[in-house]
Amino acid sequence: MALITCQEALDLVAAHIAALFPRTCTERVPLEQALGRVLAQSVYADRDQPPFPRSTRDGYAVRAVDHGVRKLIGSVRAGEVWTGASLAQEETIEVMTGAPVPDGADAVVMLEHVEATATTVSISDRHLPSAGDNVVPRGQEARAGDVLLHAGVRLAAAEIALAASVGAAGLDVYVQPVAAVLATGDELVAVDQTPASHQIRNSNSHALAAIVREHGGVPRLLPPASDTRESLLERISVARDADMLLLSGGVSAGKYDLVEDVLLSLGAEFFFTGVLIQPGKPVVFGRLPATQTHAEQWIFGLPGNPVSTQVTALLFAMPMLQALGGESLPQPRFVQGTLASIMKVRSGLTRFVPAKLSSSLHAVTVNPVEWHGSGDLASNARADCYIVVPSDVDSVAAGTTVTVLLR
Ligand SMILES: Nc1nc2c(c(=O)[nH]1)N[C@H]1C(S)=C(S)[C@@H](COP(=O)(O)OP(=O)(O)OC[C@H]3O[C@@H](n4cnc5c(N)ncnc54)[C@H](O)[C@@H]3O)O[C@H]1N2
Ligand code: MOO
Repeated sequence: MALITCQEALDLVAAHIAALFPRTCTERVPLEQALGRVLAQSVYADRDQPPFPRSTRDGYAVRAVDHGVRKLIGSVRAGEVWTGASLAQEETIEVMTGAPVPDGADAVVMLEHVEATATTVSISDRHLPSAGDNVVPRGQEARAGDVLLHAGVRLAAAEIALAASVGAAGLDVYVQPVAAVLATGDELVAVDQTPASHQIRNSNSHALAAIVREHGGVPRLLPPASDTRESLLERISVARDADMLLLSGGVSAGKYDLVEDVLLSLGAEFFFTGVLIQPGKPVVFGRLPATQTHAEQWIFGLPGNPVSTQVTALLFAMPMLQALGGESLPQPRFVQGTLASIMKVRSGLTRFVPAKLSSSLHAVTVNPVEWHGSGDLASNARADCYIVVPSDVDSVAAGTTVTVLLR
């Protein structure tokens, strides 16, 4: 299969994602456990929001049409309600921030802008109010019955706050997708073993498990497979009931790179088997079809080089995982920043260069870190993002606005 461009590969994943909806597997969780989960229901306003005209200042509720000194007839704070008669001409009631504005009043004047005695309030000429000043009308933020949150949103603090405000003590969320993680390679040993000089520790499984968790999935770590058909077949069959299979290693051109062959023998179809990117060129995306006993399984064969593994997981596998978890049309997280120093690369492939973001009030700057290729985990950990360099570019000047892939 020919190599395709990065955009074509992203589009292919996006097309399969679009065909996944709607997801159906849901569970109910208490609001306290909903952070990071994907909402599987609509959340409605249970009443008008705010439910009463709300004062946004400590001050005095008045009628804007009145002039002159107001007669002070009472006081209301948040949690209280004015039970007296509607405000009459040239009357005022002291109100606190968050208090219901009494009937008849249409504005609140800040207490800093008046001179008040125990019985009167006079507003300074420079601060005469207009109707509506410092009052949020009932229902301005939402009307009872409005949909405030839609299924498919990942619940962060803002959504949790909104759900709490309308009394959603429990929420239906999508069941988290399971991603089986299978590293391949005869050179691998477990992290708690002492490797011989020709061996390396299996870091990719841990990287992938962490990335899966960060994107709302549940990783299932399998013991690494060795570079034989039998070992791969055995591990892949054990992983068959996971929603997704994330393999690392064994996808390039070498004679022990058997992953594609083994998947083909199991009936897999491939949507791409190489993308014009660096790192990560040999990345594979495919699917094992549904059988009588198993649902379809999405497969990503990620290149074994550790930085390639992480970049391709972020670009291609995580949007699919998030979609399997019910999130609406997820995409890799691209933002823009200003390049801090000149960058030279070889053109021909879309490059993802490890970099560090620094952000201040008015600028997001991005600094490439020194790195030594797709195996350089140390540099990768000094970075927190990747600068995207288009395939037809070999030099980017300092000060250029560049696209950045966030982790
Ligand atoms: N003749 C060619 N050789 C290579 C090509 C090519 O097109 N033609 N592509 C290169 C590119 S690009 C990459 S990326 C790698 C991908 O190789 P594989 O996916 O087959 O991965 P391996 O060969 O198994 O391993 C590559 C590298 O990564 C280390 N590794 C593997 N698994 C782990 C793990 N679980 N934890 C930590 N490190 C791991 C492995 O030891 C190797 O050093 O192929 C190039 N070659
Ligand atoms: O692209 Mo490979 O991903 O050079 O290391």
